[in-house]
Amino acid sequence: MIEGKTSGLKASQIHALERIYRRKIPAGELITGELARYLTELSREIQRQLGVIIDRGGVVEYVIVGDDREIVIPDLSKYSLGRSGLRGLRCIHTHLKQEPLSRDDLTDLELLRLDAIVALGVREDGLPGKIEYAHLLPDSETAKIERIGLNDFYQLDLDFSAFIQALDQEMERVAEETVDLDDGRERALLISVGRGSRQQVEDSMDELDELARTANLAVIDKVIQRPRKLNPRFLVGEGKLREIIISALQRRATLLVFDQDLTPNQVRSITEVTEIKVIDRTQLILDIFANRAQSRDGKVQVELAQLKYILPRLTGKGTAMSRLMGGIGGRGPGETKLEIDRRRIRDKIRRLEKQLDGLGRGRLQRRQKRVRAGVPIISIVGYTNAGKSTLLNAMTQSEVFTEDLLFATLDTSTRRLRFPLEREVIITDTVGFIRDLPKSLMGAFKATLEELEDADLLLHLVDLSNPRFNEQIESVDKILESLDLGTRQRLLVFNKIDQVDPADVPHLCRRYDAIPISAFDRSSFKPLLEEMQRRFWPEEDFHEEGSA
Ligand SMILES: Nc1nc2c(ncn2[C@@H]2O[C@H](COP(=O)(O)OP(=O)(O)OP(=O)(O)O)[C@@H](O)[C@H]2O)c(=O)[nH]1
Ligand SMILES: [Mg+2]
Repeated sequence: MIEGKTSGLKASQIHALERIYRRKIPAGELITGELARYLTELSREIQRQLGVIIDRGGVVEYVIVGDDREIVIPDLSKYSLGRSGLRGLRCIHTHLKQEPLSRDDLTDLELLRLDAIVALGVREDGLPGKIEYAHLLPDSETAKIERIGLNDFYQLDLDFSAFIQALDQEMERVAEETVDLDDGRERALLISVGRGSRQQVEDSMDELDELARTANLAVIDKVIQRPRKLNPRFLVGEGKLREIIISALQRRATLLVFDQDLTPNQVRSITEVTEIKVIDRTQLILDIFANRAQSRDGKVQVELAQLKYILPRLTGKGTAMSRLMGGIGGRGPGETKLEIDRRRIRDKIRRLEKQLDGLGRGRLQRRQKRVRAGVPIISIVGYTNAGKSTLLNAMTQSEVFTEDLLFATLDTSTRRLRFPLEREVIITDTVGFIRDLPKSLMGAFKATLEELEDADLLLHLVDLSNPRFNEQIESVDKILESLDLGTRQRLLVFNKIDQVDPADVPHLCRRYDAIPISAFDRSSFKPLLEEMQRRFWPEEDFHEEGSA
């Protein structure tokens, strides 16, 4: 198959082009003199640029026909980047006027991570003339390019295999200085194109960073752009986007995460520029949910939300689809195979919705059983990372107050907490809350939190050591309200006081009417347990049994 602008070519010319695929370039050579001449003569004849893409084994992977000014390199994403960050492919193409490498040529080099890009000048007589080649330089900060030009092709004296081996090694070495290539996690570049105040944009970026860490991403860099005008196509300007992508590639990023929600069209436009996966904040949160969902129905709900979010973002291009479907670290909904198309996704959505109906019934039965048992239910709610799970574990592993879970039908996140005098409560951990919960997620979120409806007390846990704890309290309150839980009995608990200046704790607790604890330190739980007991059994004095 000949790529590019083949229309108008004679059958014999197409045939001559097809014959190029039969050639193999010896490892030591950039291109053989013979193939160079074949290209320049044919190029002169058809008055169009001709290009070949050659792999390290010397195999011609593509033959491309351009026009008199440029060639368009086909999608190379199926050739993955090596540890060095190079693709293992070089592009050699003719320039009819023996002009030097163009700006676009160099952009291709950078964006496609080619081993080299070569402009082969076509002389008047059709023989190879001037030659210029360029390659990337190892540099962890900015991509730099080395260009070498010769007036006569036949002066070219380059042991290509030795050259590319040395470059490869050096690029890998330099990369390893900044990124851990053996770290199996996705390497993410975080991008915010914000229009708010600098402070807002930065705060939001900090949170995106936290989200990324929660999703087990290795954040390699953060880029904040505050343009006067948003570019509707890419959000950022096209030039800026290129720059970001090139720097991301140079640092081996495998994922771009935008703090702003991207429209389906924006996702498509950006994925046309690069094969690096592109996701937005909503998708990141969806991914975290997918990872957190423990119960069967929680999983189904999140998968539904993911599929519904992805559906309009499918590009129809197999590779682009897999980028989206793969999710982070392959935790996306179901199989990531390329052949899944919209229809199959719609089918799956229907199946999941049906499944969810069935699961809902089981959920109700479980809950009824628990409510019937007549034991007070406490749900720990709070912003993500407040320490809810740590607290649950710490409270229920305590020998004095706890016992392991009993109702086999309950979620694993539910435990029984035993108080003195044979009193006990059921305590459940919940999925963490997040600011600006995307609408598409609210449904999944609500269902996951259905259990909260049965709670007699919401224990609102706050990470006091987080500089934005106040905003986090507000976000949680807002979400509780939207879940119609705004008036449920609540207890505010400040966690991680071990990380806060002890002098600040008392007045903060007074101001917010909160109880301080450190989930790491069970001896700090006493005031909290006392308060819980007071709420449920107000008539009895708190006293400890056994030794704490
Ligand atoms: N220093 C300190 N760290 C804590 C404390 N409690 C929890 N952590 C840490 O905070 C982090 C988050 O704790 P988790 O228990 O996973 O938080 P969570 O609220 O369950 O988070 P999500 O499940 O994401 O909503 C963990 O690294 C804990 O070790 C504490 O009292 N002090
Ligand atoms: Mg947790």
